[in-house]
Order: sequence, then structure tokens, then C-alpha cells
Amino acid sequence: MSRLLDDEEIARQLRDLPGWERVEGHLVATYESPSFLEAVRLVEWVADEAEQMDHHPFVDIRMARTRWELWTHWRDGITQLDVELAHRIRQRAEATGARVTTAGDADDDGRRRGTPAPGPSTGPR
Ligand SMILES: C[C@H](O)[C@H](O)[C@H]1CNC2=NC(N)=NC(=O)C2=N1
Repeated sequence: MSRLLDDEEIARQLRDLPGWERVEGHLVATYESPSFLEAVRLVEWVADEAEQMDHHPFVDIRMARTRWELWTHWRDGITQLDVELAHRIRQRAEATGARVTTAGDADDDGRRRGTPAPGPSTGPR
């Protein structure tokens, strides 16, 4: 259960986890919940699961957005426990109306990536 997964196994299992990607040897995804409170509740729900699994995520909450980073610390890599926890997070997130964000989505400040900040007004003088 806790052996390290190889590249091929990780790639194959990621196909069932839309929005999750491998970043520097960790499984990473970001969800946008309908509200800040829903995001906090999602974290609370996952906290209970994590305790039962004795397997814990790194998680960031920024307003309604949660960013999850999973790996097996004592193995220093990704095991089936990380994949299992990712599935539980995904199922709960979707059930509570969160959507997974991808690279093209808005940044933390609400601006879309790659779009410049608004410049000076070009309206009539
Ligand atoms: C003693 C206890 O079982 C370990 O510290 C557990 C707790 N939760 C954990 N969580 C994660 N993500 N990786 C671990 O290696 C880990 N180890």
C-alpha cells in the first residue's frame, strides 16, 4: 500500500483525477468552492478523512480557493495513499459545488493569468 508509485502508474492514475497534476514529485490540485465557508468546510471534512487514513495533506486556503499538495513524506514520493486521498478530496469537492481550477483560470487576485492589469482610463475626456 505504501510503496512508491512509478511514473507510469502515476500518469495512468492521474487520468481519473481531472485537474490534478504532478508538481515536483507531489500531487497538486486547486479547487474553487462556492464560498469561503464552503472551502473551510471542505478542509474540515478532509481533515477527518486524513485522520482516519493517518495520511495528511498540505493545504492552503485563500478565500474560497483551496490548494492541495499530497505526497508520502516518509517515502519522499507518491504512494497509493496519496491517490486515494486525492479521490476523496475530489469527490467531496464536487459534491459541495467546488470546481477544479486549471492553469488558465484566474489568479489569486481574480485576474486571469496572462492578462495585463487595467491601464489608465481611455474613456472620453
Ligand atoms: C506516525 C504517522 O503515522 C506518520 O507521521 C504519518 C502521518 N501522516 C502522514 N501524511 C503524509 N502525507 N505522509 C506521511 O508520511 C505521513 N506519515
